[in-house]
Amino acid sequence: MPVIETIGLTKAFKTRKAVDNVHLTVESGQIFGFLGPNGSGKTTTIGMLLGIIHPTSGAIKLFNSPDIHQARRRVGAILESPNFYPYLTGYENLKISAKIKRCPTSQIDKVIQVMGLKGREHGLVRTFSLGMKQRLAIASALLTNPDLVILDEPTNGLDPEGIKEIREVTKTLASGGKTIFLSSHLLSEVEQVCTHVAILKQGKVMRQGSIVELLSKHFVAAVKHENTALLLQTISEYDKTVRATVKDNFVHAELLDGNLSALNEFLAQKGLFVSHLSDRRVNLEESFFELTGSE
Ligand SMILES: Nc1ncnc2c1ncn2[C@@H]1O[C@H](COP(=O)(O)OP(=O)(O)OP(=O)(O)O)[C@@H](O)[C@H]1O
Repeated sequence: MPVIETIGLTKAFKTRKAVDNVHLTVESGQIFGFLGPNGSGKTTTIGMLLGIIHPTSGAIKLFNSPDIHQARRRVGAILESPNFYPYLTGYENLKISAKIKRCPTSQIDKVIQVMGLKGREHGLVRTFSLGMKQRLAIASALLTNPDLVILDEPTNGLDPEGIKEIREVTKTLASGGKTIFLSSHLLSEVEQVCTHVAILKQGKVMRQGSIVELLSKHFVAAVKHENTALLLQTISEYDKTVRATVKDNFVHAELLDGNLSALNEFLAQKGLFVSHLSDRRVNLEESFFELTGSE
């Protein structure tokens, strides 16, 4: 069952499109990574999912429900840095959140447990590390027992230990049956925790699929010929080519399959006899950097 569907979702600020014709499908049970460099439109997209930002065009469907307001009750989210009362304890802060959200106080103990805050909940929030504050924020988002948990850059500013904790917690939530939508500009984070990913660049989804699919089905052929321009043009006409670019006098052709001899044959038929042909299986990291041009 699709938990999130966006159809041509677009948000323009004045004339600039922060989110540009985004089609996303997130299925129940997935840990979905929304990966993109800073400013690529992640927060804006999440804002639209949550109903905080009004789309310029396009549509959003949550839980396949005809009533988006109703469906949003099944969503828990953290956006940006958590805001808590520093001179109250973690528990007291959660109590306030529970009251605002009209949740039973019995939920508080549950979320403290799930977020690994047991034993620390009666400490003042001002004594909490950033990682603990972040876990408290997620705990607060879990009070309503949401089916979909949206986390916007949950590990921002955390040290490696804090990042690891959030990763573990994310996995625990998913194994408990929740669907997770997690934005990040850190590929390693997404790679380690997510089952699916969409790669965003300047508001556009460049690629979307399961991590396994993206890792295994992405072949790039590096090809060389004295006439680079002609080679580029010819390779672009090959029906298995997804995209072709020139780098250091090589044409890098992203292929739907890894069949280099078929490519070679195609080029030979066109009268192009190449001086170099090799394949590279591109990992998600290279793919991400190639697509987004980010460091
Ligand atoms: N209220 C706004 N008015 C004008 N431009 C905006 C507004 N909000 C966001 N933008 C622009 O939209 C683009 C996408 O921003 P967004 O915050 O969604 O990106 P992001 O991927 O979440 O990045 P970051 O991780 O840095 O928050 C950016 O260029 C940003 O400057």
